[in-house]
Amino acid sequence: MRLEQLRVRGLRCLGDISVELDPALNVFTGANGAGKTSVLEAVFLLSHARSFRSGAKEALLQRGASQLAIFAELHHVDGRTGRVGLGRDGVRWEARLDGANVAIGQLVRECAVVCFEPGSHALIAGAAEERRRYLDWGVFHVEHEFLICWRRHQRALKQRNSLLRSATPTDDALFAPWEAELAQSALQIDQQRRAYLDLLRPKLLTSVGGLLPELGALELRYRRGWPEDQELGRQLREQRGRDLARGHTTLGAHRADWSIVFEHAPLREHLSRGQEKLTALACMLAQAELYAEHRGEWPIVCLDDLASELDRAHQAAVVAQLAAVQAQVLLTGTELPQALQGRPARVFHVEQGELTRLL
Ligand SMILES: Nc1ncnc2c1ncn2[C@@H]1O[C@H](COP(=O)(O)OP(=O)(O)OP(=O)(O)O)[C@@H](O)[C@H]1O
Repeated sequence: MRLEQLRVRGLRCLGDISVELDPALNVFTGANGAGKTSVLEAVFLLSHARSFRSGAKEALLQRGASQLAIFAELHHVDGRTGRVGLGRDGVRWEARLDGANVAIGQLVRECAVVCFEPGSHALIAGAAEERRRYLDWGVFHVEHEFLICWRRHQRALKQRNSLLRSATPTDDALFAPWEAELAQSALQIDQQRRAYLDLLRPKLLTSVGGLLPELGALELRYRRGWPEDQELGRQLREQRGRDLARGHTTLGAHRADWSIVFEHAPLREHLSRGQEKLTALACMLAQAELYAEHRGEWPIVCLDDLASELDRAHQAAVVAQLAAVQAQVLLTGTELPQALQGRPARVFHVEQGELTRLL
């Protein structure tokens, strides 16, 4: 899939920009703080309704602006087109598809964007939440029912957590229905995650092996969030005392995690920062490839500050791989990366939130 005619208003330093995107490679260059990442952030927001950068949502809205709006023409390989939009008036996100208000989930389903950026190493080195988010994005795009189940789980979890903190936390009749709901939805989530990982595993190990052959990627290991040999409903009942002391639910699908087992780096701490980044990039590419296998088209790929993240050989390899599959790529750098020279690309200069097309 690809985006054309991206328009962004009121996002960080982007007051009002309109960009005619190339179907293949788009490069945004400019000094630090010029607004390059914000362009990628706009594209990512369209498909995730959240930023890849941490921080308060309020910081997204340009200082002094009252509204944030992002619109683009979305083109699918089968010829379908649509106009996708996301806006925020300070409190809530509003999604639009072909002029009509839709649920955020529908926008996310329609428009798929993956992003590699300076914080991406957190997928490997950071908290389990990052890895669950990665996993669940993939599951959702293969199995749309997943979102319903995931929401049920979130609701039951919230209810149980508030009971744990309430005045009468020992009342079994209050806990029982939420624990049953939590156990049932967690089991479904677990099954869908496992089915997805079975599809992802070979692609991921090949992708990691391709970018990091020296590490010897052996296996993708998954933990579901409660003991393998136990039934979650019973565990929740039995662990209620412990959860009461901690003030939250310590077992369930929200505690799942996964990791890659490397023959030559048995501990996560054995990886260099560069290796963490390459592993994260390989995971992202594997997931995009699996998406393409299911949906018949590649997601849009954003690569923020690629030249400062990867050595030249890896930059060239990644860009060549994406060109071979005809993925639309949006890439930023303070200068035009040398690894791109000789490649046809649309180049934009970014300065103080304004864009000028150079090539
Ligand atoms: N809410 C906001 N309102 C106005 N300007 C903002 C807001 N939030 C951030 N900015 C400014 O927007 C710019 C954001 O730039 P962005 O991160 O997109 O730059 P960049 O070109 O990718 O920079 P770098 O090369 O340093 O990563 C910065 O100059 C920042 O100070």
